[in-house]
Amino acid sequence: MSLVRNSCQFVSENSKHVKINKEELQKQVNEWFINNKHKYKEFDEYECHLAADEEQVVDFLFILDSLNFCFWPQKDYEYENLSSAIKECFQKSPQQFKAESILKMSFEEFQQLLFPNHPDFPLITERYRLLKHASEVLVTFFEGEFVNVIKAAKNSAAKLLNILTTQFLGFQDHAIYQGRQTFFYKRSQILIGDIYAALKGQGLGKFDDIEILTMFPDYRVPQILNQLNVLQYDEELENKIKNQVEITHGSEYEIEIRANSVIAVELIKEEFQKLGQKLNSIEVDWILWQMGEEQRFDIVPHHRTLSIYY
Ligand SMILES: Nc1nc2c(c(CN[C@H]3C=C[C@H](O)[C@@H]3O)cn2[C@@H]2O[C@H](COP(=O)(O)O)[C@@H](O)[C@H]2O)c(=O)[nH]1
Repeated sequence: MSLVRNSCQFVSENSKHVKINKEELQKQVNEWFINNKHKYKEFDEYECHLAADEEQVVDFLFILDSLNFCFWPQKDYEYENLSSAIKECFQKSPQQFKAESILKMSFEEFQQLLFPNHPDFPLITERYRLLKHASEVLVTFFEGEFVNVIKAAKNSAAKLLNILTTQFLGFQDHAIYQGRQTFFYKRSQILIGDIYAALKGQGLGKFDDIEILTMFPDYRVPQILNQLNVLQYDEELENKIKNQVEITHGSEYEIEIRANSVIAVELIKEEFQKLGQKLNSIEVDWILWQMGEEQRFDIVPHHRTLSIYY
């Protein structure tokens, strides 16, 4: 069983501010199934994603998912903008983002390449530090090649998750809830999920145990689950989110929102299974995230936590 599922199950069973409405969840899944809404856009249907040979694609994803967090403070720059900016860099000169080159990259170059119109993008210096750190680890332990990290995992998502969350400090997305370690590992799981999706489970994207991954607890999937009344918040939390009050990283509120999202997706997966529709947790995640992206402008606000993890 995964560290993420087990620890989030404990939080879900002991939550004070967040509840999963199981009846609503079942209703929603039946509706989606009947209306054939359990489909999702494939990775290569996104204009913002790089299409290239598998080594370049995984290098692209390593850079993307090392920086794939906390877009909400900046209204006019989102996931798609970051992905497109990195894609353009790879199309112009893939060498630019090799670990050796990143170690020589100045902050100004980094900002010019990825955030040319947003010199004060949220946590931009943290993003630069994280990329430098990740490159140092690649050079020190993996001959400067992310492909060697994937190969070390020998087609196991569990092994790759373990390498990413033990060797790369930026991926150590966990918290303490009522004294217990609670794991989310959002960016490391989404990195593995993206490698799998981009390469359609072949070659470097082949994982024999991809089903061990959970959904990726960010701020978008809880938002759509709350919009669907599957995730219910107590009044105090509801008001904080409605009034766009920041929720502190590591607070009970934040951990309960993220952990109940993980468990809600497991329950949704089980409901689909009962209807004969087998889906992995990451596929349910993509369905929900994309639903959120489509409904974006008339949706309840999401929780706002300043974090490098999601
Ligand atoms: N749970 C989950 N979170 C996801 C994704 C993706 C992109 N994945 C798509 C691309 C290829 C795959 O096929 C997926 O369809 C980005 N995010 C997160 O959202 C937030 C950004 O949102 P906004 O502020 O609106 O740009 C930020 O935390 C980012 O990390 C996902 O899939 N699941």
